[in-house]
Amino acid sequence: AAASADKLAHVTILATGGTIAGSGATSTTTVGYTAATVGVDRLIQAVPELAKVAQVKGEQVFQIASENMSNEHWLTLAKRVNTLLAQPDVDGIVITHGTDTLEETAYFLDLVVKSKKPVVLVGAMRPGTALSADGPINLYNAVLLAASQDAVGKGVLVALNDQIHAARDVTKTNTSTLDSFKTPELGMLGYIQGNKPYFYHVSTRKHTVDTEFDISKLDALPQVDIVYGYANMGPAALNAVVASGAKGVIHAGVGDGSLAGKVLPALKAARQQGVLIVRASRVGQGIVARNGEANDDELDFVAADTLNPQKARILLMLALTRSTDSKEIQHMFYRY
Ligand SMILES: NC(=O)C[C@H](N)C(=O)O
Repeated sequence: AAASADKLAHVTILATGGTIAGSGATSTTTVGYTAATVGVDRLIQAVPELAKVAQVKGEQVFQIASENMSNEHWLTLAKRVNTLLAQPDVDGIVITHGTDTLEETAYFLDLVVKSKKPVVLVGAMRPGTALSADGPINLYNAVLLAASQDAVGKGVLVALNDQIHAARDVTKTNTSTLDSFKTPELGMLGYIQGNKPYFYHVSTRKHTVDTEFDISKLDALPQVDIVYGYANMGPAALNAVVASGAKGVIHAGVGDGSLAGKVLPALKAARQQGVLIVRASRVGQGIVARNGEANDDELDFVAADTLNPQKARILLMLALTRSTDSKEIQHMFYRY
């Protein structure tokens, strides 16, 4: 339906870099290109169809490959999002982002954005110079979604490959294919098709306006690192992150978050020094249950529930801005 321009929603595109802003040497270069080379104005110009679905403005917030995303970038981005969404003339926000850490930025924003207005993260698996580049259609769909009343109050959304996902549950599942972003078991939220979003699910976990987290006065986050589980694992990596000042550690354990006998004493020692320990799983799907593979009550550890390790890290950083009590933090892992 052709709405007149002044009736269209106002959507601001915040560009941060990534492959969606990348360019390669030839049209068949789909790996080995350079990420984060194209500015937001050119991204917008490349999709004139955007003008049919929203009144679009662009802002270049960063120009980085998303493997370089940091806590400080997140705080800057989240503050900008909150400032913009507080303005009556902004109806929704699209964030263009590299895909490597897109799910992390999305979940961080899901926990700290203080607005019900749509926030949609989008990226691309192929650079803009490639045959069948996915960036333009993904950007179009993301703007359409951010302009839609249907997206209000749903938390931070991720839109790629014609699909809509919830920030908490989506993950990058493939290094290079166009259908990399999936919500394997908990279920994606819907599709974008024929210029319309279709929603089928909503997340039951609290987000945005219903969280307790306030980053407006923060300029740093507590150090939380991840240690990865494997056969023959020893305590070296754990001891190194604790020595480097970690306030919390995500143990990405094997299976349902089991702890190897050779690592357990170092985990206990870290906890005794005040380091918060969260048991997650490297498997990436399923529940890591409290008092399941380990006696969390006795060890004073926290179980990650269904959060993958990289998302558990984000929740633990924010949790540590509110509390150092493991029971309180465990409740946050059930709430968010
Ligand atoms: N597809 C991509 O966007 C990957 C790129 N390395 C990034 O995350 O910035």
